[in-house]
Amino acid sequence: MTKESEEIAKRLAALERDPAYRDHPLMAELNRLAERFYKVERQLRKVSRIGDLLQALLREDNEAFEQAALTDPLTGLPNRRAMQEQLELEAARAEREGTWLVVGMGDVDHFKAVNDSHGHETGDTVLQEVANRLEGGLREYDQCARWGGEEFLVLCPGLSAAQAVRTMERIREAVTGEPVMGGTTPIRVSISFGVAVYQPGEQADDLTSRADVALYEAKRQGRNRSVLAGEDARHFSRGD
Ligand SMILES: Nc1nc2c(ncn2[C@@H]2O[C@H](COP(=O)(O)OP(=O)(O)OP(=O)(O)O)[C@@H](O)[C@H]2O)c(=O)[nH]1
Repeated sequence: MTKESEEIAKRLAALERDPAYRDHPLMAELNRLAERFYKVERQLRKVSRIGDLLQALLREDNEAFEQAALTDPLTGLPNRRAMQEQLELEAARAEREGTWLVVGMGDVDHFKAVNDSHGHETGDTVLQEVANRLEGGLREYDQCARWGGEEFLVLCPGLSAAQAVRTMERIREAVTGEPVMGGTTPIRVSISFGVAVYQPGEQADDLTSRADVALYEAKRQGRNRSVLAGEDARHFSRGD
């Protein structure tokens, strides 16, 4: 019962006890009106509970929708949009706290040939397996996203240039190690990485652009390798 209903019931009870009103002809009408008020109030409470339920369902739907908007449907990895947000956060943190931050831009080698020889569906299976292997080879606080078609971006906070190259080599070997099974056909897959270490004052886009240039260099040098961006390689050779 609401406060209003309790108040009405209390006042009606007081009238019933009062000999001046107890037998008044309007008492029965007052009681009927009070009953109707209680009923309408109960119905309103039901409607409000349904409203709460609908609101909770809508919230769940929105969360699922937002999650889907940040996830690549093929591999289940975060998509480019999600990674871009993460990159900006991590670049800001690296700038603020002076910590290391590494980006690895990976691109599956000769992937067009996989599609051409085994079909697009098998190509999809290969991308899913590459995603699993990349993710499986990373630390808990590293992140891997599908950046585009056959491109993956790996984000490793707290790694130096030397550690970055070791990490990219480890996950590159995880991709290259065993052939991927496309149905019953084993398919050899390799991946090239361009690696860039965050430099003070850089924007997230500068970092990915430098990783992209290093990736191009890895392809140029023959693929299936990790190449550190030029500027970072100088730090690397000094033994950072
Ligand atoms: N199966 C499949 N193929 C995709 C997907 N996204 C992009 N591709 C294919 O990936 C191929 C990329 O080919 P290219 O950019 O020529 O590069 P590449 O053959 O990997 O050669 P390099 O990068 O130079 O080693 C294209 O044939 C695209 O159609 C996808 O989601 N599924």
